[in-house]
Amino acid sequence: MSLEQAQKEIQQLTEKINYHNDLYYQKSRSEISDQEFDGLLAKLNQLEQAHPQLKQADSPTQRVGGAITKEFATVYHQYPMLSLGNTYSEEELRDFDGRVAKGLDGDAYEYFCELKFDGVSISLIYENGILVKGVTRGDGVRGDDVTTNVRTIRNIPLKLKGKGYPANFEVRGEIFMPKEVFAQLNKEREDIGEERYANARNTASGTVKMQDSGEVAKRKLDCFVYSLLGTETDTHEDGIKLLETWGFNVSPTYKKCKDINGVLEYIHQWEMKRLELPLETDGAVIKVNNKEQQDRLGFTAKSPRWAISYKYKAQSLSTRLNGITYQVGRTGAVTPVAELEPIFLAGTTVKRASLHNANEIARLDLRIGDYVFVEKGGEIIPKVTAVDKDKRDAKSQPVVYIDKCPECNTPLIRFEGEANHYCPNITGCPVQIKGRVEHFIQRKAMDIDSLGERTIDQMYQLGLVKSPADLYDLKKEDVLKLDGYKDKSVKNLLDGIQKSKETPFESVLFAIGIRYVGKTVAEKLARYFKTIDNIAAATVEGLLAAPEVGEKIAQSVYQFFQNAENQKEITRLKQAGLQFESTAKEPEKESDTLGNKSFVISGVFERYERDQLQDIILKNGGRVLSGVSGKLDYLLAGDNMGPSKREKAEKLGVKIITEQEFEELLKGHSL
Ligand SMILES: NC(=O)c1ccc[n+]([C@@H]2O[C@H](COP(=O)([O-])OP(=O)(O)OC[C@H]3O[C@@H](n4cnc5c(N)ncnc54)[C@H](O)[C@@H]3O)[C@@H](O)[C@H]2O)c1
Ligand SMILES: [Zn+2]
Repeated sequence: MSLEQAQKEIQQLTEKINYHNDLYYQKSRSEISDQEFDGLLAKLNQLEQAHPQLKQADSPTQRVGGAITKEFATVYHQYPMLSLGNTYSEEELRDFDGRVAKGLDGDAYEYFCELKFDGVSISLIYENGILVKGVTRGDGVRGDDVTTNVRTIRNIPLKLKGKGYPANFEVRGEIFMPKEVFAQLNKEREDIGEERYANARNTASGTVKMQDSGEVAKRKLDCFVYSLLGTETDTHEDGIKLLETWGFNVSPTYKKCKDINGVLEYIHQWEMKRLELPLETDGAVIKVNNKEQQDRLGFTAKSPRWAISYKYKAQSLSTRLNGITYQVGRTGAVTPVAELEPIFLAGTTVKRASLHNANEIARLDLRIGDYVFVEKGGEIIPKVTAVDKDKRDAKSQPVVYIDKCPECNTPLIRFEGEANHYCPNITGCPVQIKGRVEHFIQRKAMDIDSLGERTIDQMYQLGLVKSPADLYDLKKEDVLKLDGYKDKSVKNLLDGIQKSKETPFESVLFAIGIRYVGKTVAEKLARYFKTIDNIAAATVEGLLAAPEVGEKIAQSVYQFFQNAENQKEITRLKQAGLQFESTAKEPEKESDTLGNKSFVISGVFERYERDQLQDIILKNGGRVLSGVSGKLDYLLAGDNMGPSKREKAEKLGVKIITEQEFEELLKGHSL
């Protein structure tokens, strides 16, 4: 390769890698697999080795991939947070062992093996046994201060157990989203018509950087810690043992190995077993155990020389695509599913894989009868990654995506900017009707647990229930028509429906199934607007003024109430006696202390939720606005407030006040 060619290739690879790094670390998304990404990086590395004069100081091979964001305060790490060298091959692992042996001049050494947890790394700082800071890795030198979010993670001790911990020390760990939590979250997203999140790692990473720590708490993140810093221990293992005694959550999957053969055994032992763990893992991390030896081996610019990660290749097998079926969800979204010749893959038999949408089918260039590669990476749901073109039947034809609903034969539509096709027959499509009733009765909504999927299906077949409002018209003789219903079970069912009329407004608002309105948004809307009539009368602009409501939700809510069918349904539900007004008391006016002054509340507060602050301001004669403008009196600023808001306030000369200063104002003091 000519120097010129090499230079061009290095430049292209660098751009590509930077693009994917930005996507991965800043936007918590990936467009290519980790293995592909690592392939690009390895190739760049190779080129730089061959042409050292072309290596840029800021090459992605030389630095940690992340960066800090604008949304959080920046914290400099006391010890840099580095990356890990990685390999997918046992041979390279033996090379690593060779380098360690050489670096230690023939001294004896042992390894400490851990699994590589697939989440987002975190640095935890403790002072006198109290958690004082949680910081992301960022660019390795400095990270984002996400302490308020970290505090919501149950498994991260706020206060340590036991004794003997130093006054100041740091712990490193991995925050992750357990598989089950992730699956549940996606189920909830599907239920309100949101797109599914792609994987648990990216979701964990996105969650850690959310602005609303109340929302973070609901996401049920978890954390394993794997390293103790700022403490004198002889070995890494000693550090792990101390962490355990102080109440930290350490995964019991670690093992000390006396040599590289022991390491390989560990790797083999966990290759399949790790799939049964409640979290995703993508490899093993091998560390030289002795700290003094670690110091002797030292670091490169990007990673320690005394550790390496061995990444498991995602298992991929080829099988025949027998057909494509189409599923319709509650919101009418159509999902194509690959029907596969069954194969045994990574511990289970795989028969089906989601194809997501028409774009994905086109991207893969699928044809029925093709042999396709199926992969089960970290995720539970298998995916089709490519077509084995060599095995393609020359006469096969590209898949033609369906244009009618498989359930009700209505022509499908596609909204601009959305990948999915939809069945627009909201009131006539059986799956959508039943789905709406199922959504309505679920625990987080009306909580009618005497009803289930099978009963709903039968009620629909018998023409008894075609919308949630029909439930409230059910008579004893109707229910008796259902299979297996006798006097007692009929009473149970009807009592359950009757009792649901007491369900509070915010749950009813969630239950009626407005697209994109999940439980949290329903709560915010109910609190802000107080009654369904206020919501129904609100303009898009009015809706946007409510907390947590963005353009997408505002449009969806607005459209929902414009629809005549929906209006009719709401009227019937009102007549049935459901709660359509918030019973949360109007904050009673307590004083006029705040003298009609206006406030914008931003960031996270130590002693109050944002909603609480809003109430206090209203109760004491102030006003709450949503955006910073020249007319604003005070910007009430908590932790993690976006710097852009602060900048704007400063520029416009708006007074920025803290929680403590706000309390002064409340006492009637002037600032
Ligand atoms: N698909 C994409 O577009 C894309 C883009 C960028 C990065 N990536 C992936 O991310 C990787 C690079 O990420 P990285 O720089 O964070 O390094 P890394 O993931 O290879 O390794 C370092 C990290 O491993 C984690 N870790 C988990 N368990 C650990 C344990 N027991 N001990 C020590 N550390 C442990 C820590 O968070 C640490 O920061 C690449 O290998 C690539 O696979 C993918
Ligand atoms: Zn349909």
